Amino acid sequence: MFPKINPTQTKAWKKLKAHYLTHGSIHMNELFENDTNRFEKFSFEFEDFLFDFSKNIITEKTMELLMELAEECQLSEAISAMFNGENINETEDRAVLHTALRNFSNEPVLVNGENITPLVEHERNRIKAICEEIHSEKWTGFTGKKIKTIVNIGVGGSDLGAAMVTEALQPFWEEDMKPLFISNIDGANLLEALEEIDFEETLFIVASKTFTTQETMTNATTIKELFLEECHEESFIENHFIAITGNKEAANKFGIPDENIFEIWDWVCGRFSLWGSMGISIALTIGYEQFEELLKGANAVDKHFKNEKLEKSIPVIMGMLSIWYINFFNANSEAVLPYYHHLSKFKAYLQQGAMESNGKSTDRNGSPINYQTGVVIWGEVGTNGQHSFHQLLHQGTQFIPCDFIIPINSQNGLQDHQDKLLSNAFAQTEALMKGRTHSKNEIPFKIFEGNKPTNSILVKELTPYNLGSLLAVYEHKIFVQGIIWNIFSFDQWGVELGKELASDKLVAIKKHKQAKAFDGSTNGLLNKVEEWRV
Ligand SMILES: O=P(O)(O)OC[C@H]1O[C@H](O)[C@H](O)[C@@H](O)[C@@H]1O
Repeated sequence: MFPKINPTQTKAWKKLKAHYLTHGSIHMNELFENDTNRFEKFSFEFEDFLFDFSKNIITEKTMELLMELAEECQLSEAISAMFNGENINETEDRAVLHTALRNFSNEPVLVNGENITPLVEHERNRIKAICEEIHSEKWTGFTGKKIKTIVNIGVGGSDLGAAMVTEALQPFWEEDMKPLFISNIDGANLLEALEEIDFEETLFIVASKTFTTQETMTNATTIKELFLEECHEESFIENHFIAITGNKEAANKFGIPDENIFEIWDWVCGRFSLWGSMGISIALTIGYEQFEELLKGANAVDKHFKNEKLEKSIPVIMGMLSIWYINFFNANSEAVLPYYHHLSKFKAYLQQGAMESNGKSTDRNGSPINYQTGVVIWGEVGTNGQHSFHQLLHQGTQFIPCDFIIPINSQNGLQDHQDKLLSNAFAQTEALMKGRTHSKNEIPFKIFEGNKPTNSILVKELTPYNLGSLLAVYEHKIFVQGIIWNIFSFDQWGVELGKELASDKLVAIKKHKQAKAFDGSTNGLLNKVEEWRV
């Protein structure tokens, strides 16, 4: 295992601190004026992508020092350890191998001595088979009707990835196939979905790695009861319910037979799991071939991340730029701004990926951390954000690095709209960088300081393959940050306390008695429930 290094104790960190003092306030306008090759120097092409990092407050020296920091923190060793299946998720004693789910070579990948490649292939073939059966109508609903609606019942990592990808790839949907997602314990989510479905034509996917998550089990149980009320026959469950889980026993107990259970292994972290059986709703929606394209696009980035030199690796550059701003400029958030309508769920997906992974304040040695780690991720699609929060990006007092994700070609055929969309994206990055200085007649309120960093990620078209690549870049960026910050990115102990504390609140709510056992505020709130509920 690679060493656990406090980044602030490295030589590079100290050098970066000094470098920030001399270079942190250089205006990008000046950097561009002084270097006509700046765009060429700081932009990278990768397959159908162009990553333009030139609108960042960096010089070649900055990048050199950031890479020095990556080396001192043994990032290369950490990357190898992940791909080699070492138990880098130490607090749960697990390997982290979502990359194995999208590996199409027959190379063995060992987890505690066991080659997992055949397992992955076997499960992938099962995904292919269920897609074929459903699309060819060999698998039908209990009255013989074609399955046309896929309802994924899951939450967190068992929801967000698949929900985001199916939405992003809407132009690639199979004819007659509609995905729906039920995640929230709020009954409104379930009822809204029910309005859109016909039980005879619906496949329910109970997606839960643990098969114990309260939201998912409650939603799945309610749906099962309603389904049985409709068809009056337990044996029909096998036509309409499948499970994705690592807890087969619990899925069996729920009533789902073995052949309808798809596996997720403990070496796949939930929030990075859409590439395996957690992606069944994706495969059913866009077809298995296109699902494989998604995986192959991600795999291309995996190879790049594994083999490329640090200074040329896109995820490493993105991760290190983010460290530069978070730890030296004290940025508290990052905005992700896809100029693509169907990427509206991208921020929610990335919020879990980044904030659940890197929202940590204990380092890998178990010591409290005295430097900043994960930040708030937020954003909006298209030009919508421009008319709401971009004011704050341009003239507010917060320093917020932004990623602009810009597919050049749309699938919607409305070229005039697309041209305007693109021009807006480029104008925003330009304005954020350039700002507008004070001229004689200008009132001070119109001054834009500029010098706001942006990454522009251009992609020819958002195909399944390219989406796979984009997501893998962000996944690995999160990994890079976790290594530099010396934290465990693949556990999530912070979500447990709330779950535990919810159980006795539930008992109190259901008892209809005066609450006395909690703190004054919680007692007061619970008692208001009793008083107000109808
Ligand atoms: O897949 P499940 O076991 O149902 O877990 C669903 C989600 O719930 C947990 O609370 C975690 O915060 C997430 O990382 C996880 O993805």
